[in-house]
Amino acid sequence: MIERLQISHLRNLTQVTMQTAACNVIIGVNGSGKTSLLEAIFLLSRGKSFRHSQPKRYVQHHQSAAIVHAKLTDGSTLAIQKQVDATTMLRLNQTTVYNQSILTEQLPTLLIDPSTMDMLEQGSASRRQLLDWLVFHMKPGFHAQWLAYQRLLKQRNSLLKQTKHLTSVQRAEIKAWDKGLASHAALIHHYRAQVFAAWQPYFAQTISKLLPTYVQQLSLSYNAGYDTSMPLDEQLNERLTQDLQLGYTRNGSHRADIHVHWHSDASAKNEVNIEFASDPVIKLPIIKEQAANVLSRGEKKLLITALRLSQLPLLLNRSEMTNAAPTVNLVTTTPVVLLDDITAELDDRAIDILLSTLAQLPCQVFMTSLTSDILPLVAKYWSTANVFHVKQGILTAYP
Ligand SMILES: Nc1ncnc2c1ncn2[C@@H]1O[C@H](COP(=O)(O)OP(=O)(O)OP(=O)(O)O)[C@@H](O)[C@H]1O
Repeated sequence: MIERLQISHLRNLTQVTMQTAACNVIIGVNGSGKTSLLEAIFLLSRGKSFRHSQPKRYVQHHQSAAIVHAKLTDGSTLAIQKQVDATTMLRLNQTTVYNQSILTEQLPTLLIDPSTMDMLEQGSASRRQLLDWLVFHMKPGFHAQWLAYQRLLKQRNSLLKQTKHLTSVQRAEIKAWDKGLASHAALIHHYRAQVFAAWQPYFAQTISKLLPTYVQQLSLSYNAGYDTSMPLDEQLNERLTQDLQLGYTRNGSHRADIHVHWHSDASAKNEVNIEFASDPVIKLPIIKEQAANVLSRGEKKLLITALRLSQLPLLLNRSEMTNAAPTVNLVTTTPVVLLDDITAELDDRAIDILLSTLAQLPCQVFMTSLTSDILPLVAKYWSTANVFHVKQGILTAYP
């Protein structure tokens, strides 16, 4: 758990020091710096911002670098320095480290914010990242496979972009890369499929709390991004001409996705029978749709919150994971949950359920709010919470 957080030159946060508790509430008007505080924690954990990819956007104007430093309750320290020119320096316990994943492992961070609220309708990247966040923290071997896959994919795509007609040397090169891609893809799929299967009951459980009327009607599916019944290199070989025309690789682990489906009635097997007094039996087919096409805007927000929130108990359920999958990388550090402006996205009942769920889990929470209306609810679930007020980038204890 983070005990003390120090932020320098991130957006309007010039120098901020924060003594933190299990639950931390940051209150402030628009533009005061609330989201920047959450952005700082996310940056330390993931090495990137959830708002802008280029450091020059979030490093304070006229400054060369932003720094975030955290001391955890176990005494360890984590730090990141992001320079305007995108140079990154990472430190763990005062020692320079060269791999962001080392800090990510120390500080698992889950973000629930308005910007992710249309992930059901967007392209697959954010849904894939949602699954991969869980896979990263649960399967120690996943990250290396994913990195190796990305490296080969980049090489392949840059060659596909360069030419539409391969020389025999280039053809041989692609063949070798495809073999490598196939072996990494098989493992990536193996890890993702295992974690996905473990996640499903947790998702159903969270839906029963957040969207109880849909409990029988919503289900998740996982798509590997390619046909897993045959090796990926065979499929890449078959599709090579099309990929050359496109200038990129169409199939593979980089196209994996998860979908949320809505069924008109999940309890019936194939059809619903409705018998009218005088009419013969009318058979109505089950309607199956993407949930995004059926749910209201508010319900979609609840669904996305459920997708994220359901990952936490799975990550933290160490005993079950030990029985279910001995290879699991048990999370030994406390996950941090960042809730940005939840009152703007969720109704009172949903916020109540969200906070009560979080309070039962061994995680650390940072939440932002425009007003102090959230405080009675926070007090209901956390006996001691640290409440801060932020004004023009200056953080003070809430009176
Ligand atoms: N690179 C930068 N340097 C300095 N200030 C910046 C930079 N980028 C953004 N800002 C300012 O930082 C302030 C903090 O923005 P932030 O998004 O954290 O506010 P917020 O309290 O979350 O607001 P809201 O409630 O509207 O979401 C804004 O006023 C913005 O103008």
